[in-house]
Amino acid sequence: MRQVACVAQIRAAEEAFFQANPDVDLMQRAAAQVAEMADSMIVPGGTVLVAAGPGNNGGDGLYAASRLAKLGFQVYVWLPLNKTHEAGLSAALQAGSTLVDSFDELDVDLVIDAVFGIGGRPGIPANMVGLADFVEYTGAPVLAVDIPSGLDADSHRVSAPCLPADVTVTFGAFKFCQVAYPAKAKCGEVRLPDIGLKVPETAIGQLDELDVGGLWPVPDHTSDKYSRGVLGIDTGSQKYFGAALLNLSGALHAGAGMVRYAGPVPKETVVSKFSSVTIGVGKVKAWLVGSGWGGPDKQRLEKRVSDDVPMVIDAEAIDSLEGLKLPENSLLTPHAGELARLLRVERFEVEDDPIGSVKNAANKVGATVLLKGATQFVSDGENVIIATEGSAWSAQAGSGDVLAGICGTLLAAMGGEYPAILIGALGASIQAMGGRANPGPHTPEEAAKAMAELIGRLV
Ligand SMILES: NC(=O)C1=CN([C@@H]2O[C@H](COP(=O)(O)OP(=O)(O)OC[C@H]3O[C@@H](n4cnc5c(N)ncnc54)[C@H](O)[C@@H]3O)[C@@H](O)[C@H]2O)[C@@H](O)CC1
Ligand SMILES: [K+]
Repeated sequence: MRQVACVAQIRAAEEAFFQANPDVDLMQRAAAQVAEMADSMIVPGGTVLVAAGPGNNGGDGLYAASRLAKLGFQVYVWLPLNKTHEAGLSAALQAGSTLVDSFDELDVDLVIDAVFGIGGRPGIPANMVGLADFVEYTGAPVLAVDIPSGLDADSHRVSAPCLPADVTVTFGAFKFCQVAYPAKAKCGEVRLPDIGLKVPETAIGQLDELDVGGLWPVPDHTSDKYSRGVLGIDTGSQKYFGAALLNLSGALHAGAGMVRYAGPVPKETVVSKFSSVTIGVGKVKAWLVGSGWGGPDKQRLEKRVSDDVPMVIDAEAIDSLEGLKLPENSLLTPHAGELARLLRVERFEVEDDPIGSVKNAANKVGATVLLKGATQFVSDGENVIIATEGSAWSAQAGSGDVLAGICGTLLAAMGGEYPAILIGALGASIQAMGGRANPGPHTPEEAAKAMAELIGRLV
């Protein structure tokens, strides 16, 4: 799992590092990693413009400039704030870098953004907006040191102009701005080389593809349909058939041992689409409810709650929770609007603070909450796991129903052993990875099939 840390946690880790290693120059280690990445991005002897700020982020960039000049690159240093990290500047100039007042006439192969790092306030000075324009005009790639200047490391918001990067080399742990949209889109590919800075475990993590492959439940010779997990699905309505069929598609393509469908969609419709589905109630390891109900329905929800097995609670069932105690290890799968209704706040408030919102909702209902969207957050009220990044192609009607089905299968297979926070993150991540492995305008059913193929290759 990728660690995601806030600025205060990085600062505390740095402090602890310096106490324990008074003789280690961490900035040199950071600079070496930046220079190595720059070296890999351009041809030998190419031209690099290092924009360096007044603090330690500037120091990283200037020592990287020094290393690159020694390696034979043509290095120009520009100081947008006319203030600098003096020792770093001396080193850069001594190694053969050239200090410039402007960059307009330069033919640049790479821009290194070392203006602001975790000490940055949102926004960039006007002359840096000029650099952003220059980069856009010339197409020169940008390598950001730690974070793209202008972003707030602790926020997913982009509230002011910044300098978007193609690659970001960060230190210690991933920052929130690097894992959640829209800020994430400004970071490009994010690398976390090891400079020896150890950040103690934080309450926010992100699943990566290796985690997903390692966690995914794989059948073996002892498996049968019951041991792999029986999922009950009570979704859909006379008016909304499609949601239930999409749930079934997600559940079956995620590898359900057996699915029982107990909703109002006619048997013929279900079986003609998915012939392995058993119609009617029976013993199940998990329930999936809510998708396509067409409105809240407390009685329908209570009936499934009374089985006391973990539940995936989607769509309109989320509006029916008042006063109910949900079975242990249950998972809600709202989008921002549904979560806002649950919390009795406006949608923009959820979008503004997704982490706070999923945590609050989880504590309010006493279940795990998966907030769907471009970045997907899962919380048990204390910890937060961010799902692996997906493809924007899957932002379409039906994706959420497929996801609920995937989560249902996983809850039936693993709910007795693993917490719903991990199960929700796993479900959202596998769907996301399937989308990325098979980009394009596929229907949710086609995407579910492609996901099944990916699972086969992954495990
Ligand atoms: N502490 C350390 O030893 C290490 C720090 N590292 C680097 O140090 C960085 C943090 O350094 P600092 O704490 O010095 O902070 P920064 O270098 O990120 O920036 C702080 C300076 O920029 C100014 N500033 C910030 N935002 C501004 C804005 N929007 N407009 C105008 N001026 C602005 C501040 O007034 C301050 O002078 C990290 O991001 C990382 O790059 C790395 O070298 C690893 C080791
Ligand atoms: K930077």
